[in-house]
Formats: sequence, C-alpha cells, structure tokens
Amino acid sequence: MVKITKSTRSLFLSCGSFSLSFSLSLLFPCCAFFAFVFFLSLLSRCVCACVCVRVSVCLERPDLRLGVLFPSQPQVFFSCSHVLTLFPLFIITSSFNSVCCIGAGYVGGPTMAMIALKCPHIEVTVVDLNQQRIDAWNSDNLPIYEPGLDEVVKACRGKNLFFSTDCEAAIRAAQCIFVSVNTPTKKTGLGKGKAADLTYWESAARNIAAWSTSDKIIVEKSTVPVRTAEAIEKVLLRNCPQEGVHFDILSNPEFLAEGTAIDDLTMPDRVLIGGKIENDRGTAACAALCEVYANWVPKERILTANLWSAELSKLTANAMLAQRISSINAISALCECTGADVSQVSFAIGKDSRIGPKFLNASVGFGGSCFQKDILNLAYICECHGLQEVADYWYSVVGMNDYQKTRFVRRVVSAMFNTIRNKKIAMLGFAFKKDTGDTRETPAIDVAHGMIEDGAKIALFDPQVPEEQVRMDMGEEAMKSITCYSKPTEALKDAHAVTIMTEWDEFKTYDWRAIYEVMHKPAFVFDGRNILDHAHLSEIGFIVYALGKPIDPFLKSAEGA
Ligand SMILES: NC(=O)C1=CN([C@@H]2O[C@H](COP(=O)(O)OP(=O)(O)OC[C@H]3O[C@@H](n4cnc5c(N)ncnc54)[C@H](O)[C@@H]3O)[C@@H](O)[C@H]2O)C=CC1
Ligand SMILES: O=C(O)[C@H]1O[C@H](OP(=O)(O)OP(=O)(O)OC[C@H]2O[C@@H](n3ccc(=O)[nH]c3=O)[C@H](O)[C@@H]2O)[C@H](O)[C@@H](O)[C@@H]1O
Repeated sequence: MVKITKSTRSLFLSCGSFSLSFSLSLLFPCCAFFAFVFFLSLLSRCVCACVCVRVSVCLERPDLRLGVLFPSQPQVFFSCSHVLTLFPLFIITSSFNSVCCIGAGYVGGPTMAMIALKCPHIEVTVVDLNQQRIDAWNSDNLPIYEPGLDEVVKACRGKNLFFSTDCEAAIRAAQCIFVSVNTPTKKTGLGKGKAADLTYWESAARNIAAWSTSDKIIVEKSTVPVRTAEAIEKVLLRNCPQEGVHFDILSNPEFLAEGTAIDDLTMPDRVLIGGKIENDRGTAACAALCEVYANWVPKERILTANLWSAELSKLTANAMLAQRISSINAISALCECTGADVSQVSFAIGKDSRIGPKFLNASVGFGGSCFQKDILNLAYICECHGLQEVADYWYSVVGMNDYQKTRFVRRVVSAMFNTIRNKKIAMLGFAFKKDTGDTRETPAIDVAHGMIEDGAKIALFDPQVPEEQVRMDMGEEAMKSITCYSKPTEALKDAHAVTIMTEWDEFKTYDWRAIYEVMHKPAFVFDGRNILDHAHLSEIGFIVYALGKPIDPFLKSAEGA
C-alpha cells in the first residue's frame, strides 16, 4: 500500500493551493498574487521531484526516486523542496522598498542615512516625537555633529530619506521598522540605577501594534537587555487590533562609535542579525535584512545568530571594550607609583596579537551614553539570574572608572598645594570624546563637580559643546562656578592650570609657549587624555601631570607637603 509521505503531502498541498488560488483569482483579481506565490511553490517542488528522479536513474538508486512518493528515503526530496519553498516567502519579505526608523538620535539618524545612501531603491523615513530634532534633521544644522554626516544626509534627503514626526503614517507604510529609541538606565523603581528603562521601547512597540495594518519586520536597533524581543512580541501581539497581522522580530544591534559613525557604517567590522532562525518566517526575515546590508557590506561580514545571542553580544561587546579601558586605567595608577609609563606598557602589550592595540589608551575615564549604562544593565541581568559574582565582576569595571575620575581630581588639588579655591582652572574639552558634541556621561562632568567642590572657578572651552548643554549637564548651582568661552585663548588667560578633558586634535596645535606666558605661575597642565607633548611643555616651564606617566619631581614634593 502506498503510504502518503510528508513530501507527497506537500506536493499535493501545493497543487491544491495553486488550483484554489488560481480559480479565486479569476473571480477576485487581488488573489492573483497568491496564485503566483503558490505557482512558484508548486514549481519548486516539481523541479525537486524531477531532480530526484534524474539522480536516482544516474545513481541507480530507485530509493531516491521513491522518496518522492514513498517513505523509504524522503530526506533528499524533502530538504531540497523545503529550501525552495522558502523562495516565495523570501520574495514577500526580501523585496521591501519602504523602511522606517523610530528614533532620530545618534543611531537612528546616521544609520538610516547610510541605508538611504547605499540603497536608493528603498524609501527611508525616520520619525521622532521630538519636533525640534526633526526640524533640525530637515535643516542645514543637523542635530548631531558627526564628521561626514552632512554630506550623506544632503545626498539623500528629499529623495529617498525623509524625517518626520508623523509616526503613524510612517509605521503604516513601512514593511520593515527599525526601533532606535533611547534605553537609558532606570532612575526610579525596581532596578533603579542599573536596569535598562524600556519605557520608550514599549511605547514605540504599542504604537507599531496600534497602527500596523500589514505584516512588519521589527528590528531592534536600540541596545536592549537579552530576551527583550520576547517581551516586545507579547506587546505587539496583544495590542494589534488588526486580525492576521504578523510581526517578525529581529535583533540588529548597532556597533558604531560616535565621532567615527560614518566610517563605521560604511565599512563595519560586522553586521549582526539575530532572528528566530529555527523557523521559516524568522529565516526569511533575517534574509531580507541581510539583503539590505548586502548592498554595501561584504557578505562575510554579515553574521546571523539567534535572537538572544545577538541581544547579548551587544551588551558583551560594550562591556569588554569598557573593561579594557578600566584595566589600562588601573595600570596607569600603578605606573605613577613605580615610574613605568602607561603608553609604553600599552604599546608593548598591544603588540601581542591576542591582545591587540585598540582601546588601550589610559584616560580620565570612559564616558558616553552607553558603556556605563550597558555594563550596569549586564550586571543587573546577572543579578536577576542569581549570578552575583559575575555581576560584581562587571560592576568593578564601572567602579574603576569612577576611581579614575576621583583620582584625577585628587591629583589636581594635591599638586596645587592642596587648594584650588578661587583658582581659575581652564577646562579644555567637555564632550565625552573628540569629534562629537555629545556630553552624555562625559567624565568632564564629574571632574568639574569635584573641582567646584574644592572651590575652583572653571573656564570652559569645547569646540562643539554649547553653553546650554553644559548648563543642562552641570545644573544651575554649579554654573555659578563655570564660565563657558567660545575662544580657547579667553579660557586660558590668567588661568592657574589647564585640564585636558577631551582629546580634540586642535588642542595639540595650540601655541603652548604663548599660553604659558598668559598663565599664573607655576603653570600646571593636567592631561587627562595624554595627547600633548609633555616633554615640550616641561621644557617651556609647565608643571605637567599626565595619566600613568612618571611623576614630575615638583608634583612629588607638592604631594609630600
Ligand atoms: N549613541 C551611540 O553611539 C549608540 C547608541 N546605541 C543604542 O541605540 C539606542 C539609541 O541611542 P541614541 O541614538 O544615542 O539615543 P538618542 O537619545 O540620541 O535618540 C533616541 C530618540 O528616540 C526618540 N524617541 C523615544 N521614544 C520614542 C517614540 N516612542 N517614538 C518616536 N521617537 C521616540 C527620542 O525623542 C530621541 O530623539 C540606545 O539603545 C543606545 O544604547 C547603540 C550604538 C551606538
Ligand atoms: O553602544 C554604543 O553606544 C557604542 O559605544 C562605544 O562607542 P562610543 O561610546 O561612541 O565611543 P568609544 O570610542 O567607544 O569611546 C567611549 C569612551 O571610552 C573612552 N576611551 C576609548 C578608548 C580608549 O582607549 N580609551 C578611552 O578612554 C573614550 O574617550 C570615550 O569616553 C563603542 O565603541 C561602540 O562600538 C558602541 O556601538
């Protein structure tokens, strides 16, 4: 008796589906698309059947041919046809030509501009609740400073790149929705000071659910706790009023760094796409997103993974990068005690190909919106899983960063005869790194507060950070002790000391001899980024403190005093 196998059944099913949809399409033209899809499906299965028969003849293996109809050897047929039947699904999802991104910030803006630039066939709309931000994206004064960004935006804006506050229209129109909203550390409630605040994410998901009338691929671009996709899926499914709308969730964490975003996006080390690769829809959704990136990223750099691995990889990458900085900063403290030079140590260990040279610059501390937030979040997740020792390990990376900032302030105060009361301290740089105007979690905030506590008057200059931003970061009370200058010469005139907080290239080109002349003596330089020519400064007459470098004899004696 002929037993109906999976492969036989699928052949009959395809045949039936095609006939039905074909007949329906004669009555209702809108069914023609489905008829086409089922036709492709049937075709693919028939091709497989023919191949199996042909192969069976060549190899004299009747069992392979029988596999089409009988249970003896169905795998060959079944797996081939399975792959080919993904094809129609692939067509549905891969050909998307309209994407939207919720969140027009440091990630949403540049990443979408790059997709628009590299994929002229895709219409990209970036939406945000913040009207001011959207207006800025639509103006000549972009809301973020990022080298090369202006050119990319100008090349596509109004063609296939649009910025809008009309979230509803953008969500309705898009086949694929990137979510790139902020995920800061929770300030109150359960997990405050550690857990990620997913309020903005959840509200974006609720909007997607409310306004979607067709299937969507939802892409997590924001950095989120591992297993967020699971929670988001629940929100989407329970809140979508439209029957039959399907959401495929992907994790596509962003690895760009501010200041180099355009280069990072143009040639990323890797693009990571996590999805439910254990099922056909998940695989097809992953493939569709891979296709977008394949327009400019070499295929071998596009990695796929399961959802949870992708989500966790992002937190882990940031934690590991920050951990390298805390490690070298810890060594910088030891260098100062022993006469070793941290730059020489970094160089020597970086030559080991297993360690590598990057992220080994000692500094006054890492800043930025993500490192601290993501480590705290990672540690909190560990705590929630009862892994206290693992959590403590990661907390210590943040602890070392705090120590480095405090240590820097202590050096400033102790070097200047244990008092900086009413002394003018020129602070060069406020951004958390060069080539950005971003000040989130910048070490300059803590250092400035530390020096103000000791009575200092701070004269601040940063080439990209406006006074209003400093005011927001420091607060009105602290601003009584801070004056912001638009020219470095004004900040430096009559200063007792200079502190370098950001590694802006222009600081290296200043006429330090002329600066020395207009400063009070002894004139101090505290280089929190190790960017200046310290030997040259000493030769001019400055008392120089540089992180992790042999200590100037003047400072040693001041400490002893
Ligand atoms: N800043 C960076 O360099 C990187 C950030 N990330 C991650 O990307 C995410 C976004 O970061 P940023 O772009 O820096 O944040 P951001 O704060 O600059 O931008 C987020 C934007 O989302 C908007 N928004 C919030 N809720 C919204 C909603 N429901 N509908 C519409 N718009 C909404 C906000 O108004 C804001 O403009 C975070 O999870 C961050 O951890 C990842 C890699 C790099
Ligand atoms: O998730 C994120 O937000 C991003 O966080 C970092 O990017 P970003 O914070 O923009 O800038 P980094 O170049 O990593 O610098 C972070 C901080 O570390 C400091 N740093 C960096 C390198 C180093 O050797 N020493 C050091 O002190 C920088 O001055 C800065 O304050 C990561 O490098 C990105 O891959 C990631 O996508």
